[in-house]
Amino acid sequence: MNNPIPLYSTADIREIEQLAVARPNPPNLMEKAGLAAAHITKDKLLSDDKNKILVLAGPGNNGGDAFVTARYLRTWGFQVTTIFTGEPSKLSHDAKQALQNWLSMGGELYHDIPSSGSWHVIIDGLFGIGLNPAKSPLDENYQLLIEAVNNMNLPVLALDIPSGLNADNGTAPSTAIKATITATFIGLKPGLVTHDGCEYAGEIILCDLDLDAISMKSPQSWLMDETLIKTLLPAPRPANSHKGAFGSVGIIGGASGMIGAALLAGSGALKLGAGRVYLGLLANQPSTVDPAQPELMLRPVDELFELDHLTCLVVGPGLGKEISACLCLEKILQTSSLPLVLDADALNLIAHHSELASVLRTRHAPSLLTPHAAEAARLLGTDIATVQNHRMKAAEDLARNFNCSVVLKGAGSICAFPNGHCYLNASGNPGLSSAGTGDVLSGMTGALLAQGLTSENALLLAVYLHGAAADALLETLAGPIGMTASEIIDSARHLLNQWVYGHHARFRYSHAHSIY
Ligand SMILES: NC(=O)C1=CN([C@@H]2O[C@H](COP(=O)(O)OP(=O)(O)OC[C@H]3O[C@@H](n4cnc5c(N)ncnc54)[C@H](OP(=O)(O)O)[C@@H]3O)[C@@H](O)[C@H]2O)[C@@H](O)CC1
Ligand SMILES: Nc1ncnc2c1ncn2[C@@H]1O[C@H](COP(=O)(O)OP(=O)(O)O)[C@@H](O)[C@H]1O
Ligand SMILES: [K+]
Repeated sequence: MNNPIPLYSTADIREIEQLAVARPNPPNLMEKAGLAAAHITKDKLLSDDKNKILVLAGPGNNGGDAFVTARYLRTWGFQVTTIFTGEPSKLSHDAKQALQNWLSMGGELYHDIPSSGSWHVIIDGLFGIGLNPAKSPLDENYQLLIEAVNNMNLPVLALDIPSGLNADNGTAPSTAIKATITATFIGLKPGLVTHDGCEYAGEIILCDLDLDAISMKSPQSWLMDETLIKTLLPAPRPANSHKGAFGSVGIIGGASGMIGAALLAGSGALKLGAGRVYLGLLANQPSTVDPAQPELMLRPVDELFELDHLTCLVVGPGLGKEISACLCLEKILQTSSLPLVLDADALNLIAHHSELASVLRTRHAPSLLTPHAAEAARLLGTDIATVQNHRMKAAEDLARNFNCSVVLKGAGSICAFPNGHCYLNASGNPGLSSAGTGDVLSGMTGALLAQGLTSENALLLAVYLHGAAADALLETLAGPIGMTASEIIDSARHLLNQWVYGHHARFRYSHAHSIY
């Protein structure tokens, strides 16, 4: 089995680099980075009739990588124009050498994009992990340069990270290079796969520069990709099964005017394989059946508390913040020993009532929180911008503060666990930005818990599958515009069956036509 792909912070990468250069016969990492980037550019972006390249080299080592890339591409016969925005005297030893090598082979240097040139591909080596755009904002000249590059609408290969993006948290406060491909060095950075990184990074190719990063720095965070997720799937169902084997999900929510949220969570749970799904509705005169999904068992909320065969509870979709909702949540937190998925208004109530938060912290059964950024901000007593600018920290703080498994939702969702481990989701797209998709995620998570997955695995699989379901819809053009939460459910069911059973449906009865 392939190991999960680790994520490393800027500090981690610098530590790994220090360990590598302290070895006897240290590798020339800049040379390796430039060579790897030149190969990717040649193989993926250039061809015989697309052979003109504009290389942007910035003031630090990212610029050094750019000079090496430029040198290889020129050696291989491509036409390379190089812009340098730094000062030679301030370059590091390696970057100075890379610049010198470029000049020695007859390479020219410009300080701005020449007005008369035309190119097929751009290499972005302005800034890498050394830029913290929130602390040290890009000046207007850099912003204009980046905008000019983006407006050229050419394929761009970013070296290490698109310039303007923060490698640790994925923020791009002013602007950033919009890359077609990011060739990232040594290790994958969280900023490439969450928040604005999802906009700017394009296809990400990890170039390890022949370093075994994991043996040098033990990771705490990983990418959630299909390889990892496929190790978490439920087992194929035994032929002689019955509904009791697949658990019973109780969904609590659906106050007046918000019953749809509970119904969506219910359908999500049902179609992801829960044996039975009950809805405990808070509305005064709740419906008793959903004609569109009659398999769901709709009850007044109090009746749900009398069921003794539930496997887990999903609390929050359409719950509201009335006193009845608050009392209901308090009762669940105080008395239920079931795994809980807490979403939407359940999270808002916990944020507003510290006594609910205290009970949550001391629960022994697993609790899973599924906040979006605004709910996370309320739970942490901060604002949305602070959460979004430090998404990993926010997710980790929530997991630790509440002793819960957490998914901080949004582009590049982050799953965090009380043991400090973190997973960043690689699936999903803006088609998911519509009302009800979060309700579906909570129901899907409940279904996987009910089928016996651990709380960690249920959360990881549900989050990845939810995004992958949206990605599959994108391929058939059922989105991103107008993609609906209900469609996510059917797409997720299809994918899960495909993953668990492969492409070969197993029919028990068939007619043998051959003659023996
Ligand atoms: N680590 C490794 O093992 C390897 C690293 N490698 C490569 O090195 C990259 C990291 O290089 P790096 O540390 O030199 O930083 P980098 O991203 O070039 O930017 C810093 C420069 O920008 C400047 N600057 C900052 N903010 C600014 C602003 N707002 N406006 C204007 N200027 C600003 C800053 O100036 P200073 O603040 O120092 O005055 C400094 O000059 C890494 O991403 C990878 O590509 C590879 O060679 C392989 C091995
Ligand atoms: N741009 C996006 N890229 C990836 N996933 C997204 C994006 N926008 C929304 N999502 C996902 O859609 C879901 C929205 O949940 P939420 O905001 O709670 O919706 P609701 O409350 O309307 O059900 C989350 O799982 C979130 O991660
Ligand atoms: K860059």
